Amino acid sequence: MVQVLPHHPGGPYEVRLTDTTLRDGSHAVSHQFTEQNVRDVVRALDDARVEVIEVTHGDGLAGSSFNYGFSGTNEMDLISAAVDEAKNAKIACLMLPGLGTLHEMKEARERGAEVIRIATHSTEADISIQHFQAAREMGFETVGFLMLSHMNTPQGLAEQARIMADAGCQCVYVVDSAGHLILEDVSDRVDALVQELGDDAQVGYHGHQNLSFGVANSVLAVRAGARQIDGTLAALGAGAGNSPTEVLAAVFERQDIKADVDVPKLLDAAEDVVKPIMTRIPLMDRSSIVQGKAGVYNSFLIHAERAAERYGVPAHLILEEIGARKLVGGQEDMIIDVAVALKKEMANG
Ligand SMILES: C[C@H](O)CC(=O)C(=O)O
Ligand SMILES: [Mn+2]
Repeated sequence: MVQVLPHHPGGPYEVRLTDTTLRDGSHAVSHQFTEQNVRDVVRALDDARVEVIEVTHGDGLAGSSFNYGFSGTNEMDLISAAVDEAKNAKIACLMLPGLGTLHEMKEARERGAEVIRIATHSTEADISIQHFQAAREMGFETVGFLMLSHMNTPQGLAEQARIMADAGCQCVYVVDSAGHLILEDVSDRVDALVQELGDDAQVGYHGHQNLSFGVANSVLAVRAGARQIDGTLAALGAGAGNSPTEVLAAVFERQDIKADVDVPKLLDAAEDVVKPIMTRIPLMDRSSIVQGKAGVYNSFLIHAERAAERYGVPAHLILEEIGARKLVGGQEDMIIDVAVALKKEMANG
């Protein structure tokens, strides 16, 4: 059972860091992490006292598919390798109800995963109810992910968080899947969840770097009452990448925020373990900034780049149109429709 820490408006603050290099970072390596990669990253994070390490296909359990991209190694074997390597850290898995099923949750639990993070669109928490109930019965610690949180108001998001908490979720995250939220956008949302959930569940924050606010937003999230914060080493993650774990740790050390991690070891982990295996460096570039500005799901970047190559339409224009159409996770197939429509438009002058 997670201890729900009381809300201290004036600090000092205590937070738990979850590193998701081996899950969100999976998008940036086209889901090709090897068992050796997982062992090396888990060993380094565990040694730096990071408490939770997420390992799953980038789109969660059973994400390996034609629609989302096939994994190089069976994710269950990656989970087993992580569990085997971690001395203190808990291994977490992400799942999107409908993509992952109770079957995969059960297998992940049998392989030794202790935390399950169940993700839904920010207006659709009701599809997670049976999964939270089952997760608690399986003995998982539970976390809820309200993805694309910018697409709901603080009050609306709080109502969704209540649905998750009532179903058995122990910490609900404001997830900035597009790196679109800026400062008060985050603290207002976190505050609304803290007020709604009280002692029933903690609140977390998961940031992306599209507009360069991942770390600053995390500080404001903590000040507003968030007690779990996500990052990835060297920002390896979807789109422009995530709030870098090593920067979060360094900034928290300079603030009144106790994360109880070893900052120099995290710097080594980012530099010596993750950077050498990065096949793509997540950047704040034209496409990912457009994603941040237009509020486009970061996982769409690679799909948009593929469509751009295939149909000869610039990726940032595809992403801009996806933003205008307000597409959400699960609508990856629509990216092709957008590219084809833009190609026709361009041909017609
Ligand atoms: C499945 C997504 O990639 C979850 C996530 O990390 C986000 O929405 O951001
Ligand atoms: Mn993410």
